[in-house]
Amino acid sequence: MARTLCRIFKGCQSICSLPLMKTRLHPSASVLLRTVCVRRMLTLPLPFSPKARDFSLPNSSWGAEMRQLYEHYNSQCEEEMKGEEKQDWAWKRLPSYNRSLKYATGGVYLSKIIQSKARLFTRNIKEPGAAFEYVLFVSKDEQKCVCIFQAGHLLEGPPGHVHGGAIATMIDTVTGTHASVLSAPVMTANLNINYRRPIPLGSTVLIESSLNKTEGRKVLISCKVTSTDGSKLHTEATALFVAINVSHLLGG
Ligand SMILES: CCCCCCCC/C=C\CCCCCCCC(=O)SCCNC(=O)CCNC(=O)[C@H](O)C(C)(C)COP(=O)(O)OP(=O)(O)OC[C@H]1O[C@@H](n2cnc3c(N)ncnc32)[C@H](O)[C@@H]1OP(=O)(O)O
Repeated sequence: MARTLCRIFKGCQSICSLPLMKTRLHPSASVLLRTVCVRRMLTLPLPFSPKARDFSLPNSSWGAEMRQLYEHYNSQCEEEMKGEEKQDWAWKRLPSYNRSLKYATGGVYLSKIIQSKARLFTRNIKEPGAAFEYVLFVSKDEQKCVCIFQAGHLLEGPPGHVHGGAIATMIDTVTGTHASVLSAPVMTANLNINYRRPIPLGSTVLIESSLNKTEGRKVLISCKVTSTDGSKLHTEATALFVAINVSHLLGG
């Protein structure tokens, strides 16, 4: 019991630093959060044992194109020996969980408060391949992010094609994750989308996100969705993200 209580307090302390997420808290929010945490933790089932499943790893629903592209980018994620010289990685794969906060350091505690039953909806459909299958890679200098996306049958809009809202969801997810990597936790302030050509259901496409500029708390990003060989432009978008304190999500 003493060990469990010790873990609770350690967890609450780590929320207020959240080093991996570059999360910023107002001092007043941190005091409030510690108080709320301790009260709420004592009523939660213990012990906490987050078993993180990384949804961006290959599964049986991935088609040949998705797998090939995954291998292509994944092979550039590790150090390679080219001749005598050791090459640095060019891309880094971003793991993807079904909750945004839970698997960040200390985030399990905050997650219990903010979203006790909520799940990230792109990772909330049980049948593999039925909806959003995707994996993100970020470039070494973090200026670019690429996502390989395979759209499942539950995402139908126009017959045989992907729903515009599902495309917007993926653009928001890719650009939002990219902005979070570049900055801190962010929220979408503005998203402009031009739909150029429909995306066939079941197909694999590339979603590429590039940093336009950062301006204080604002991160401006542009994005395009293309066929995997780059020959067909499906969608173009620009997005504005604003860095937030986690207290913003607590109604602070
Ligand atoms: C804790 C999060 C953890 C995340 C972990 C990430 C890891 C990755 C994990 C999983 C991947 C999933 C990734 C999904 C990503 C999806 C993200 C979403 O879909 S978010 C939902 C939809 N968005 C909303 O509901 C926002 C609602 N709006 C607001 O809450 C506020 O308006 C907010 C935060 C956007 C700004 O409010 P203010 O009070 O903080 O700041 P103000 O002063 O209003 O704006 C700051 C600057 O931005 C400009 N601005 C704000 N909104 C603008 C707009 N619509 N157009 C143009 N400029 C705007 C302002 O003019 C100001 O600019 P000047 O500093 O004066 O130059």
